[in-house]
Amino acid sequence: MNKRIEIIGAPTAFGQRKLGVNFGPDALRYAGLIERIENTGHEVIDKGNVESPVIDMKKYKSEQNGLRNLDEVISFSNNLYEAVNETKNNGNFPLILGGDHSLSIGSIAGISKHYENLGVIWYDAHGDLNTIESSPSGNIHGMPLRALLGDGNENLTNIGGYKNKVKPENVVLIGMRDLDDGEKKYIKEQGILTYTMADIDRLGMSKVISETIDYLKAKTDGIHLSLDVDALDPVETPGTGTTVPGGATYRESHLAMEMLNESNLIVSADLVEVNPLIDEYNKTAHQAIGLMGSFFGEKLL
Ligand SMILES: NC(=[NH2+])NCCC[C@H](N)C(=O)O
Ligand SMILES: [Mn+2]
Ligand SMILES: [Mn+2]
Repeated sequence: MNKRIEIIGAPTAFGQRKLGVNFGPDALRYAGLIERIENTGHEVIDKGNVESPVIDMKKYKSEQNGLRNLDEVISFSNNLYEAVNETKNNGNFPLILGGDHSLSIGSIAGISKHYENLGVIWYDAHGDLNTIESSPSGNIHGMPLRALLGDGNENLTNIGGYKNKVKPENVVLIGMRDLDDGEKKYIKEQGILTYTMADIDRLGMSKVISETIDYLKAKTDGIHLSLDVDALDPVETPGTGTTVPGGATYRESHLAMEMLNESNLIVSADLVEVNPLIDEYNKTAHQAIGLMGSFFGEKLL
């Protein structure tokens, strides 16, 4: 089943403090992402990078109401929302390249309005479920999923002109191993289906993904994958701003991508937190591209 995939570069670094993640989209293109996807038989349209406010590193140190670079994140989210919404209007598959994870506020705003019940798979070391109150850092890349679920600064929760883009029962967290106290509490309160690294160790990735698919298939009308490269172990993807030891292997992640491809339920994806400035010769982009090959249906034989 060949698709038309629109690549949307989201060169934002405003959700955290390290310069370089804004070069993620170009690092991924330079490493051969587009050719790799085209070789799977899909048509690829590269829409280029979304416009971003200027990055002023002096301002990066400051917070606005406890939220770092709030105005820039709002402005960028609006631009990305518009681009992603247009891709969905055209009936194409959006693949958004980050950029830090705050970009999902804009991308999922542009996707979810096209679905009654969008499912979201958050493949990440982190839950990204903080609010200003529970955040240890003020970094908005630790808050996007919570904003999409309806909590946080109103300008962020209302991107795209509507709130509550995602329902807690339609979210699955995979790869978790670094959660702040407020995030743990929220996950338990809401009963969000969560697979920690300990769960992946015990069940195996195959079971984790087949359970995830069964769980979401029943009640969603499309599934979005939000893939943070820090879900993988830092040995595999060192070029990312908030590494946590003990992550998923490259093989486990390949298997996850293959199974998601075979499900035929995925309608959009974010690939985020690739930072070539702190990488080892663009290794992280290359690893991510390998995963995208499987995600778009690459077969050895
Ligand atoms: N998308 C990410 N890499 N998020 C990391 C978040 C880390 C931490 N929980 C925070 O709120 O600051
Ligand atoms: Mn993360
Ligand atoms: Mn993340």
